[in-house]
Amino acid sequence: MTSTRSNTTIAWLVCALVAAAQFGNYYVYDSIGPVADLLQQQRGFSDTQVGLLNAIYSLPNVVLILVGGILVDRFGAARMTVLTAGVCLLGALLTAFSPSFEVMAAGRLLFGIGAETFGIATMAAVAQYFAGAQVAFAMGLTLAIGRLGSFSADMSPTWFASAYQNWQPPLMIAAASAATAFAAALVYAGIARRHPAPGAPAPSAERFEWRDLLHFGRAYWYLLALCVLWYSVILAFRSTFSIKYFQHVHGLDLAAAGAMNGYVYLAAVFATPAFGWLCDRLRRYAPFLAFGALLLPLALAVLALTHWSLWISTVLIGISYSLVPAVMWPLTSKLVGPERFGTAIGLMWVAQNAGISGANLVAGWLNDRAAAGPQNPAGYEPMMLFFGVASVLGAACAAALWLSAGDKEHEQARRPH
Ligand SMILES: NCCCC[C@H](N)C(=O)NCC(=O)O
Repeated sequence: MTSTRSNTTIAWLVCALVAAAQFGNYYVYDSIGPVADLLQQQRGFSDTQVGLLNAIYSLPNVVLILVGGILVDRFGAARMTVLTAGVCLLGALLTAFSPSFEVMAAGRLLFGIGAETFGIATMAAVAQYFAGAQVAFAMGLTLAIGRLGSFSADMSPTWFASAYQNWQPPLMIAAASAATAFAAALVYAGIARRHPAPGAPAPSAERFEWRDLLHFGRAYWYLLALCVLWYSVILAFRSTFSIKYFQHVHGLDLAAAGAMNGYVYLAAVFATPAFGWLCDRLRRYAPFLAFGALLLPLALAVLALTHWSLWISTVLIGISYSLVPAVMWPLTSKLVGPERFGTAIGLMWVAQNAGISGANLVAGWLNDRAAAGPQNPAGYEPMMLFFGVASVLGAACAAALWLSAGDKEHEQARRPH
């Protein structure tokens, strides 16, 4: 009884530490958007360069995230969390103190190499300490605290207004939050050494088989396509270009634009675990996913084609941003067997990173080509069209997924195909 209680306490302590580390990590990821305008004014960066600072996060993971998953299985969640948090810290420091664009980009590259594998390691940590019970809720909470990190980055022009006179102090604050993440990872690893997770697997000697990738059913591939299209639009738009877009097209100042962007994350802090809980209660996933995916093109259309209040598009994106991740990862576990869940996520993140990277580069290139800026707000139209088309295709994949695997029996089965 006492031992069960102390196991539960340790599990929640690990969850809190992993969530704190996740907070720092997401803060760093989203630290470029708020300084995009300053980087252009003070360092003369083009939109392509700004886009590249986020694209380069995803680029190495087009390959490395599969390797990262294998390393997590091989060396354990705790060791990999510390190692990758250290790499992230190094990357954030390099970006903040860089003398040139190239070194700054190298910092973001390093940060990206660490951060995505860190994401898998932290997911594995939570899964191991909550093996069986409350795992979805604990994962939802961890994701929610990560979103709080993104929200804080967007609010930083308001909270640390004096730091935003220059491009460098905001990036130093980001490096400080990476240091906090590293410290949290170290404490978690210390706890894991003394109190190993009950659900921690023995180091795996099983070989990775490329053939396994072909065994996923059709519904899984629709889910993968949705993952690529939806995350590409939401991250390239919201983490890179939306703050500039709000400033230049909708006339908001930097603090207001950051806050408008940040409310989406704030909503997700509460709504992501709540939607996950709701889907679990109703035991329906695909219809919710289709609904969440549809809201993204609707929000973009409201932004680009109307003069309606920015609150309307913010609420629509907020629901989409809470609903889609809350459903996507549990639904993946319903569509593939547990023995291939890691491979399934790894493959989705490989394609997702390629998509995010490509979307950042294409959007930056479209803006530069059309000379988008405060003097030429119409120059953002090609970027919005690009995001609109990609998000409609994503919604179509979600609808196809609903048709192919969205009936009640399918969704409740462990492995429909
Ligand atoms: N930190 C922002 C990028 C996260 C990408 C990651 N591969 C992912 O999909 N995480 C789940 C999420 O919804 O954030």
